[in-house]
Amino acid sequence: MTVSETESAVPVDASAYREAMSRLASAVHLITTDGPGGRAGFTASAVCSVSDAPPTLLVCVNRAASAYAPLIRNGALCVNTLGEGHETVAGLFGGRTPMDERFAAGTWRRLGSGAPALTDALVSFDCRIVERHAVGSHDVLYCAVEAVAAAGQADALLYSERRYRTLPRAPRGGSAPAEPARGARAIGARPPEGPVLALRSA
Ligand SMILES: NC(=O)c1ccc[n+]([C@@H]2O[C@H](COP(=O)([O-])OP(=O)(O)OC[C@H]3O[C@@H](n4cnc5c(N)ncnc54)[C@H](O)[C@@H]3O)[C@@H](O)[C@H]2O)c1
Ligand SMILES: Cc1cc2c(cc1C)N(C[C@H](O)[C@H](O)[C@H](O)COP(=O)(O)O)c1[nH]c(=O)[nH]c(=O)c1N2
Repeated sequence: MTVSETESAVPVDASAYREAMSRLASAVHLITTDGPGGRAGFTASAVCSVSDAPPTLLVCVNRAASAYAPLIRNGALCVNTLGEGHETVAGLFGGRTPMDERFAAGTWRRLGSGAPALTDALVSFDCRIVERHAVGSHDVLYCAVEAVAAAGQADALLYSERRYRTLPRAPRGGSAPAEPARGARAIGARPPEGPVLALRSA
């Protein structure tokens, strides 16, 4: 395979890496924690499913984040996946806002670990941190999922090209859209909350 002049590769410093990463669309989550280390939370896109046996997620957290010390001390966290209408709370948890103001922007409950679960999240994963690895500026937190709850009925919130977008849900009663998805659309009002559904608990 050959690479043309206009498509030539560039050296990868942090800036080129971020620019490249900005092209990826990702789900948006609030990572929350509470316990002896205090209540804290931050916005995260670096979240990934690792295994279903046992159910395990990974979360990458910058060690410079104000939530880092509370997360490690508490050893527990909740991954709250955001939907349409959550862009303001995503911005608040994205940094430089006092923790009380961040949490005042949402309504919360607890699922077992003690970490706050956002009541209208698309889904909340209540977790214990079982392992962590330092990689560069971040720690990779491996999290055993002890309970899952889903309440929000909104379209998914995505982060792509440094802005929030939404992805329409599949029609009710079907697992796939009737037509091919026509792409993400602009953010509008959030639909009313549906009933809380506890999907699974440890
Ligand atoms: N994984 C992360 O730590 C991460 C992800 C997204 C945004 N952020 C932070 O949020 C702020 C706004 O970011 P933006 O998306 O508007 O523009 P940006 O240019 O800082 O980031 C573009 C993309 O690069 C990646 N990225 C950014 N900072 C990173 C880091 N420190 N480590 C690993 N990957 C990183 C993310 O995928 C991000 O969407 C910045 O301060 C950024 O550092 C951090
Ligand atoms: C959309 C989006 C996505 C992410 C972030 C930001 C935004 C806006 N941030 C940055 C993180 O939210 C921010 O650094 C923390 O809130 C720490 O800020 P404070 O130290 O609390 O002010 C972030 N940080 C991190 O450690 N891991 C991640 O996956 C992400 N993802």
